[in-house]
Amino acid sequence: MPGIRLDAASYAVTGREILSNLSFTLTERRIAVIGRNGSGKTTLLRLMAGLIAPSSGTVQVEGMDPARDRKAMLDRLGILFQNPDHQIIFPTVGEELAFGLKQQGRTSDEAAGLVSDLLARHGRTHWEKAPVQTLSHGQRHFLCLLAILAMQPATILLDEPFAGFDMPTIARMSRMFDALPQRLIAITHAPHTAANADRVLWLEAGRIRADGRPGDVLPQFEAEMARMGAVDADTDLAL
Ligand SMILES: Nc1ncnc2c1ncn2[C@@H]1O[C@H](COP(=O)(O)OP(=O)(O)OP(=O)(O)O)[C@@H](O)[C@H]1O
Repeated sequence: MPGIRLDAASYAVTGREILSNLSFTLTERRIAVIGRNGSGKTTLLRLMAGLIAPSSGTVQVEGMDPARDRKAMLDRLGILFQNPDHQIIFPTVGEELAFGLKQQGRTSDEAAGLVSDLLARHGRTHWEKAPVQTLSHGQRHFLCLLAILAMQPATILLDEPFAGFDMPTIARMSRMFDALPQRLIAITHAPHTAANADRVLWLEAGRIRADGRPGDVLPQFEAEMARMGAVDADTDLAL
């Protein structure tokens, strides 16, 4: 059962449906999720990661329920949040990177060896003993990505990975993402970063408005965003 499969999946909070009756199977290598503020993109990522369970319907990752099979998800899914401070729990870079590896069953020595190799591969050997607070926001975000890469999951979920970075950093991150063998599912607000995806899902008010190749979906999305931008853009935002 390769890929991520949703079957009539809905998610409601205090009686309000945030995601409604979503059904699709994601097997492509590069998938972009687009949509306006509040359309449900982050909630969809959390649902696919098993951080929340559907109110009705099912979510399966490689044939398993991600909200129940938490241990199995360690090898299968990584999620990079927008805010690294929601992810980092240890005081030093080395400890943060070793944590997930130990969760996967490595000994402390094995984890330490893998952390050193990983940091060396990314030219960050000098980070190993560094206190996390000494890193900038962008560097902490990169640390979170390294923590995911260390665990080598089959799929990485990215919540607006380019938000808040300068142009050279975005170019460097793009090159690194392009080279990753994993399946990447990325939320983006910038249609041009979705242009190279194999598949684009456009979410609107918790439903799929369009699903297809970027060449088909992005022109419709951009035209609709331009149309909305020309009128009072906030009046139809979901609260
Ligand atoms: N735990 C929660 N309790 C109440 N409402 C929630 C909760 N989580 C999400 N929502 C609501 O669900 C809707 C979708 O939120 P979500 O964060 O998934 O949107 P998004 O598309 O990622 O938005 P943005 O682009 O602004 O990050 C919003 O209206 C939000 O207020």
